[in-house]
Amino acid sequence: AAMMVERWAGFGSAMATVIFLWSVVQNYVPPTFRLYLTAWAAKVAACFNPYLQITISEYGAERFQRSDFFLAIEAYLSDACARRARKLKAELVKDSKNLRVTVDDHEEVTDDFSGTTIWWYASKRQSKAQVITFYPGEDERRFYKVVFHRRHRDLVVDSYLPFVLGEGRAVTVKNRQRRLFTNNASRNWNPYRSKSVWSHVPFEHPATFDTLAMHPDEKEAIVDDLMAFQESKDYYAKVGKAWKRGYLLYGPPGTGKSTMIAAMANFLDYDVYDLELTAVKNNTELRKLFIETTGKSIIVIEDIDCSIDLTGKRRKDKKASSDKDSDDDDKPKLPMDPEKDDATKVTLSGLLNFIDGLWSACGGERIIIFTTNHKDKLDPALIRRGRMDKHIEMSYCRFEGFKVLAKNYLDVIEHELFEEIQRLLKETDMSPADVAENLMPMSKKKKRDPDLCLSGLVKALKQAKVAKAKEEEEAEAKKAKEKEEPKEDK
Ligand SMILES: Nc1ncnc2c1ncn2[C@@H]1O[C@H](COP(=O)(O)OP(=O)(O)OP(=O)(O)O)[C@@H](O)[C@H]1O
Ligand SMILES: [Mg+2]
Repeated sequence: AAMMVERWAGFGSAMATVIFLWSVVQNYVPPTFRLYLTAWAAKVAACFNPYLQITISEYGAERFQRSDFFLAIEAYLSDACARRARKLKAELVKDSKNLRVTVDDHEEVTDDFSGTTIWWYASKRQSKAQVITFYPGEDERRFYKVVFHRRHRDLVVDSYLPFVLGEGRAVTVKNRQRRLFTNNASRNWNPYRSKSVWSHVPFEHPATFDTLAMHPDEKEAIVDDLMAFQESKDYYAKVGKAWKRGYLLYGPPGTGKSTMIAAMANFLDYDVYDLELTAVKNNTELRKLFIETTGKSIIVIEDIDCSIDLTGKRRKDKKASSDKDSDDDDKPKLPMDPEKDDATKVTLSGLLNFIDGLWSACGGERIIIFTTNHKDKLDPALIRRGRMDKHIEMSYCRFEGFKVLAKNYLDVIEHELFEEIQRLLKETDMSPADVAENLMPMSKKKKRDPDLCLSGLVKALKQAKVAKAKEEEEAEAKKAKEKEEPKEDK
């Protein structure tokens, strides 16, 4: 016991000496010399410490985007190394359906690579900037630190880190839940809070090209086009184009334009960004939205003709009227006035820039789709080839399309009513949505009876035919009347 006391006393006095010396340095040594001392101490320590470290921050050089590398490391570590860690954290992922266990902050994990040991640490530090944030976690900067012996420097930098990046990306693709993004309405959008201007839900639309009612040849052409696009990364690089493709889907309501987009997303395994243009304040915000989209995605603008201010003519009208206004009362406003910025709105040129300007070069594999009910209302600049590379007409249901629906909805490939239906579909315009609706009813026994559904469809088609004939008759009568009236006037 006496020896123990002696040993502790010795330790205590050594500690006291160190503290005393440090306080002397703090109080009496001039600051410049102190800095020199610290640097020198670091150098001495480095001689004895053979380990190097590399940090990878969550937000890299591009402040807008979470670093791809960081995300890949996160995925890699939770997939390959989490088993060896003792402090883990669990989160709900895939939008609250699955549990994901990852390595906790400040926990060390080791990895082996070609016989070398490599240590990983996840950590975070408080931002040094003196910014007051209203939301917790805003001022934290997360990062990963990889530590290794300096003789393995080349191995780690040239082989191991690229390996981690590749593996991590593969894991991310494998695990990801595809998502449907929508842009938040401007008034809810707080630039200081939300990391993203998009909000998302899981994308679980069941449509595929198999369930899409369309002529098989047209369908095949679209599938081929998509496949060619997906496989031609090198080609796009070679000809110096951004790796993107535009589709214009046009046709009457209920002909499957939205369904086609879902089928494309499922086929390509892409995310979908549903851009609501009327909720976008101005061109600047549009650009921000674009920057926040990721690769492997479809960006959709539905009913583009209804997004006001897009045709050149309307824009001019608006400009003329606002010029008049500005003569009277807008003068005192500063050029940076935010209200004026609000009024600027998204313009056609802003949208064109969005599609093929400089910004579209930031990252590849994007598809842009416009849908409209009235192709002729659109500005030609918007839909010229090169912007909208392929124009796809979605039209009324014909027999080929009907056969797909009959097979999907009723499991019927042949039926005695098919001939009549074929004839009627040729003469009458009925949208696939309406045809599908007629194939849905259940019989009293809660079963789908093909005979019942098909005869219902025939009836509906006949009704539509009669209604159409009546409409045409009325239109003709009206025309004849209009022709007569001017004569009476004279
Ligand atoms: N070609 C089709 N193949 C299979 N189902 C279809 C097709 N067209 C329409 N439908 C069915 O009709 C419904 C409406 O279709 P959808 O929303 O795709 O039409 P749309 O062309 O986008 O219409 P709108 O112009 O009004 O947006 C869908 O739920 C789908 O089940
Ligand atoms: Mg639609």
